[in-house]
Amino acid sequence: MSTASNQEARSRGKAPAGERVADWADGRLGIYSLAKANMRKIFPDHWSFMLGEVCLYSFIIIILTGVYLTLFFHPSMNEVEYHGSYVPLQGQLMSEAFSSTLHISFDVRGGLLVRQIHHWAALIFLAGMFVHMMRVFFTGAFRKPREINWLFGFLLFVLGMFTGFTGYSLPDDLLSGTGVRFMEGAILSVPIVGTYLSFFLFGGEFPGHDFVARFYSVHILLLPGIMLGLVVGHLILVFYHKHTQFAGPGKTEKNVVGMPLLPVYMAKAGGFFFLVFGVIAAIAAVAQINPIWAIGPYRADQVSTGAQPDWYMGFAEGLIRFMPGWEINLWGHTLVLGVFIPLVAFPLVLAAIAVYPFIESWITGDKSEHHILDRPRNAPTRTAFGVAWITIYMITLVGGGNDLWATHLHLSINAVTWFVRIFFFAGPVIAFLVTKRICLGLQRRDREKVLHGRETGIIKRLPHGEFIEVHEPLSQEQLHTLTAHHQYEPAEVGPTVDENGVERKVKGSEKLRAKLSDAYYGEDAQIPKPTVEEYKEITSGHGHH
Ligand code: HEM
Ligand code: HEM
Repeated sequence: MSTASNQEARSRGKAPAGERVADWADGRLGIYSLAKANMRKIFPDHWSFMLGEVCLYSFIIIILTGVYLTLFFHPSMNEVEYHGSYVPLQGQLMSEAFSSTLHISFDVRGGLLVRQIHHWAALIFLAGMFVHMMRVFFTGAFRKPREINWLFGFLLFVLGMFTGFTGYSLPDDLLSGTGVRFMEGAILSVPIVGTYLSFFLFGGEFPGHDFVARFYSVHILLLPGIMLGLVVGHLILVFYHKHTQFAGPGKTEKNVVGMPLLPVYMAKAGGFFFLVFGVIAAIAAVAQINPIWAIGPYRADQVSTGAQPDWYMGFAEGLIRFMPGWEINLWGHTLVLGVFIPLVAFPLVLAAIAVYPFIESWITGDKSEHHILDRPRNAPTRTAFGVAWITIYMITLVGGGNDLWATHLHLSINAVTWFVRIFFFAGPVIAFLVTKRICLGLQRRDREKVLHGRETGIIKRLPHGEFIEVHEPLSQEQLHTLTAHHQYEPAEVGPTVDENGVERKVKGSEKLRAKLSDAYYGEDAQIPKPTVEEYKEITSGHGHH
């Protein structure tokens, strides 16, 4: 039918309706040239590239469900008497925030499901970001030209943590109130300005009457607004830089091998969005989360046992829980080091990962662009640092739940705390050494495979009685993949005399760089990959040995 009307339109000298609309829009927005340049953009295929999409889709789900929640949530700390349909709390005094969250859970159509989807999506969003960040880290995708995008991502991770924190504090229940109290304690530990900051934030003595309303605007507007801007910037940069790819035949630093954005990638991405939404909705439908009616409204004089923050805040909690309760009393003032040191350590643990790309590029002195990803084993020192960092993070996470580990595993809480204290320092060192060894072992195996082929497990007996195992040579593709990586030479301290033959002072930073470079690329830090000559010498003449 449309073909018939199109022909009719043409015969009257007019373009078909669709074309006219397209023309109209193109004349005003220039979308034709924009679309032409971008719609055929190529995206490489690898499962780990879906992690960024998980972040994106869970973020969209959070915004959609968050908007629904704002329709019914009352961000007020005014005290009200509860008369909703949850019978056990009938007649109880509570804040409007708490009572409206009960209302969402029990009286609003789909309210409980949407609340649970919002909360589960937040947990998955942060987990997605964590794993996505690690994929980018371990494959070296943060290298030039993507350092800025790494920082954008890092900011998203940190802002995501705080958006989650402000979000789960909104219902004003006993658990989240305990978390806010924890934050108040941390702020109070700041020397000189701590008390002022706390009074400013809470509008007076904790808990005051203001924090839910304040957290609300921060939670639904300020932080998500900044995050949305960063996500758009992040994706524009992914588009602009083009995606990285793993080494393989036909893949170079100058091309991208994969599928075009339209129609293939769009179709896949669209399907994947519904898959992520479906999985989160299914989890939210069957797994209860944050049952505030069982926890009860917040009262500053109460705290329940087993109180835990959401997982992404657990490491901050852990830093405080395993720290000895040191205090210094000076001129009538108390400096609570037991809280203040963790407060300073908190950004440091995070910043270590933020600045890493800049440290690595300083050590390598490499100014070239990198679009081919590293296999983690081929960058043993970086991989080892990454695993050491995850170890610190996980150990502090254990510290954050020391009471739960103790009760669930029937251990003494002091034993768990001491375990965390010791392994906060020892864990990353052990993880670093073990990871580096494993990477070097894997590099040796790759070298072995390139030079001697794959062990087939087929044993042959030669006429003179000797047993040999048949090795199957690798295909050209496999050989390429295993030998494509670049191996750096360790940087050395430059000439110690200047052009006039006068001895110059070697700067401390130069020495440090040479030392670090040796740790990264010295003899103990990488196994030389096979050279063409070695390969030819071994493979010429006999197919197996
Ligand atoms: C709201 C959170 C985030 C969203 C929606 C997001 C989304 C994405 C998407 C869709 C991609 C392309 C596909 C992929 O490589 O997975 C990507 C790539 C990238 N992301 Fe993220 N990301 C987020 C957080 C982060 C974080 C926390 C980091 C690191 C700290 C990060 C660093 C990067 C980098 C460096 C790339 C380029 C990787 C490459 O081309 O190989 N992102 N991001
Ligand atoms: C990265 C972004 C976000 C994260 C991580 C996040 C996380 C959370 C979490 C964990 C809760 C507690 C839910 C519960 O009751 O168990 C919450 C509550 C809430 N969020 Fe968000 N949220 C985000 C963005 C938004 C946005 C954009 C909106 C609105 C446009 C929103 C609106 C709300 C409202 C109204 C509540 C209180 C109602 C309730 O607790 O059920 N959130 N948020």
